[in-house]
Amino acid sequence: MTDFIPSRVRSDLGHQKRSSRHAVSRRLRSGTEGHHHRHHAKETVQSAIDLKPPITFDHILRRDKKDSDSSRRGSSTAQQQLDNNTNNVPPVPEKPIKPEDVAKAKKENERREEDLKESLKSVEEVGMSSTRQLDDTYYAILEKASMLRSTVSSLQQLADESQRMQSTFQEDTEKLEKDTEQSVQSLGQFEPQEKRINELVSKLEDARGRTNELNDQLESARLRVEAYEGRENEKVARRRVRLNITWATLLGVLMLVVSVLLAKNRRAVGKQLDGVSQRLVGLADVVDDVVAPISTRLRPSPMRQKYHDIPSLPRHWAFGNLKIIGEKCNPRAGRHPDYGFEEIWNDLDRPAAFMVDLAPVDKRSFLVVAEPSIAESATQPGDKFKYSLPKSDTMQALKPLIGKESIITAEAEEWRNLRKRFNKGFAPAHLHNLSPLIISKTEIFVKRIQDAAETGAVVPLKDFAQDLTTDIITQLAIEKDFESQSIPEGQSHKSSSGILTASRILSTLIATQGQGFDPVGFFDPVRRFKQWYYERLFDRELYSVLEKKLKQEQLQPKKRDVSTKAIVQLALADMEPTPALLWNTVAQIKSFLFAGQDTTATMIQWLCYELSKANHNPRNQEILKKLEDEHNAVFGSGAFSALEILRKPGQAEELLGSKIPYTTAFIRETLRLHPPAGTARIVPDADESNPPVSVNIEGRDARIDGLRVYNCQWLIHRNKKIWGPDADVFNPDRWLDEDFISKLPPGAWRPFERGPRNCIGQELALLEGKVVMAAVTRGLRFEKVGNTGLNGEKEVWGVANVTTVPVDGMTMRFHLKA
Ligand code: HEM
Repeated sequence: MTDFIPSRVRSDLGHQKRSSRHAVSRRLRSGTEGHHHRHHAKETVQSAIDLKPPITFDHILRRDKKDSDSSRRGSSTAQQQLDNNTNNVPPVPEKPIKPEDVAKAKKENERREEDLKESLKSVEEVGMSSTRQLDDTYYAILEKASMLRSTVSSLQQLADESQRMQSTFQEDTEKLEKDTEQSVQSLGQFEPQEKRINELVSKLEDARGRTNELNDQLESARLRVEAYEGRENEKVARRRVRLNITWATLLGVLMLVVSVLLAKNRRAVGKQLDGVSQRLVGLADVVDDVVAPISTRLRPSPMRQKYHDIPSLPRHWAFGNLKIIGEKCNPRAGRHPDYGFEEIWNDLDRPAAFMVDLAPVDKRSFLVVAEPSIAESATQPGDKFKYSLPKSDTMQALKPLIGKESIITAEAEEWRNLRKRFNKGFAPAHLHNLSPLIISKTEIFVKRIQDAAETGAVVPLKDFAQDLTTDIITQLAIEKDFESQSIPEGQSHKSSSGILTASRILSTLIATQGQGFDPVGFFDPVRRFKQWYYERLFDRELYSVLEKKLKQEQLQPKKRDVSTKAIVQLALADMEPTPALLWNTVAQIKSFLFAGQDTTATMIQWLCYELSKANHNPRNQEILKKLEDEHNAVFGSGAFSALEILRKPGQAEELLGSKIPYTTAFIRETLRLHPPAGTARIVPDADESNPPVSVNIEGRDARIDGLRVYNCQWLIHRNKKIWGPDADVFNPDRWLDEDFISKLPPGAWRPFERGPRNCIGQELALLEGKVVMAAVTRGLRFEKVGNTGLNGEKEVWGVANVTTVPVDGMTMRFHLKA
């Protein structure tokens, strides 16, 4: 085929072929580029396959020949024609060749030469492109061949490798076969051992059979013994029951006789015990004189060493602080222990807190707090106790009165859940919705005072105030009107088996228990029986009231607006009223009665007492005047118009909320000087989980872990370092002095205590206080009669009756103002 290529073209192609051959050999040599080249070669082969049938030289030449033939044919036809004409036509005389013809022929020749050149050029181009394509195809085939060669050599290697593996495998198999044969042969040597093992196994099986037999025998013996024991126990139990009944009957008779005798001669026995104790004290004084000087040289106990940074009372060598506590806080002194603490505090030069050591009677002592920052540390949330320190163990004495599951004594999450459920019922907005109830009950209260004023009777205001607060709290809590203010004594709920009587007697019984150690009262079986009886009566009555209420509620679902629902109904909303839940709720109602009834009644008594001071004290007359002016401005001019105004929708919330600042100040000041309740918490003993706790007392870091902390509001509220030199003076104006208030330390005023466990009913108590003040200030005059107070002053003091209550029930005479 190359023979057809013109020599110049052929030399070009040769050159190209050589250079591409070099390139291909270069590519084959380069191992790293192998893959790329293989890919390239593949492409090239593919392009070669895809090529259209090449345009051969033969074809081109034939085409050219045709062209030249046709042109030649054209000229030869002309020649032929010419010949024909020459042959057929008589000869024409020869035309002489003119120079124009020569020039024309020359031109014709030149044109033909040009055509030829053109044809040759295109032949050359076609030749070159065909050579290139052929070249590519050639090298593609070359590359494929080399790939095939390398595949064949790889297959060869693989075959060699598998042959080698096969021979190794054969060797290994033979070796393993030999080893296995050897092992099988050597197994025969263990036959004697196997025999012995078999013998042993059969012996063991024999032994197991015998053991099983023995076990069976033992089991039957055990069953016989058990049956015998059971019969014996039954006999013993029957004998014990008979004996117990005999002893209980004997003891019952004996106790009855003793209790009747004690009840009859209670005073006489008490006097005799007093006499004995007097003589013992006399004897102790003699021993004192001898032992006291020696005891001062002895090392103090570890407990005293631990608390040595806390100011403490002088100690008796045998009774520690008990002797002085006995003198200052003696229940027979007829005053609240706070008065005793005040004397001790003064003796100690009014420290921030001091310790009352109860050893040897009680290993846990009290820290009496007179300064707000320490009180705050006991009641505000801490790292370890997120709802503040736990309540003092001494509060367990309240259980019969408030129930075992009371919100007052509950701790941690149990308390949190209760508080969450009941909070909504005590929210100010909800209480304002219920204010018409409070107003209508207060109307009865005012009416009772007006009636007493008309007769001129001297009445313990406590009776009226307690009936009022009882009616309000029962109505608000369970929507039950016990008509405490209307029922005459001895009838219905106030009869000997009435729920109101039960509540009152129970609190008196518990109070007596908390008044100190009363040996006669402590062993008094009549007191214990009474406590059990009234607790049962109280609980059952409340349970049945609650059950009825909830049933009624279920019968008329969604009929009532939530805003006027009772506190308990709100707390039980969406809960299944199981007996367990009802009993738990009974405990909460008892707690509200206990916590909200006496305390608020006490506040009302002190409010009226502070009003009564205007009778003889010019300073208090000024205060009364300011109150009257405020009420005239807010409630209109009528002496008893306030309740009418407050009853109008929305008025109670608006007027009592912000329109009577002086009355609010008057109530705050009353609660400052006459706080009805307090709190006692416990600081757990230091151990692995509770680190030691210290507070700053008079510049010293004093350990207090293991102590009961008593936030003594009486001392905190009268501390001159906080309230100034007139701390003991009743002065409502201090609450309107913004500068003074801004300088008070946090927690200085704490009648409702502070922190997460503060009083849930404080808004209710304040609302009741304001309604009572609005109702009585302008129309009634209070006159304190009877008790002339401490140190000959015309004063009244508090006594402990679980909470702090006025000593004489606040006996008063009432007057209608002209
Ligand atoms: C002037 C009237 C009141 C005073 C001075 C007062 C005072 C207090 C104080 C000092 C505490 C804290 C007790 C403690 O930490 O151990 C307390 C707790 C409590 N108060 Fe009042 N309270 C009054 C009225 C009420 C009323 C009207 C109710 C409800 C009906 C009420 C229900 C409670 C309850 C349930 C607690 C326990 C709260 C708890 O631990 O979450 N209180 N109150």
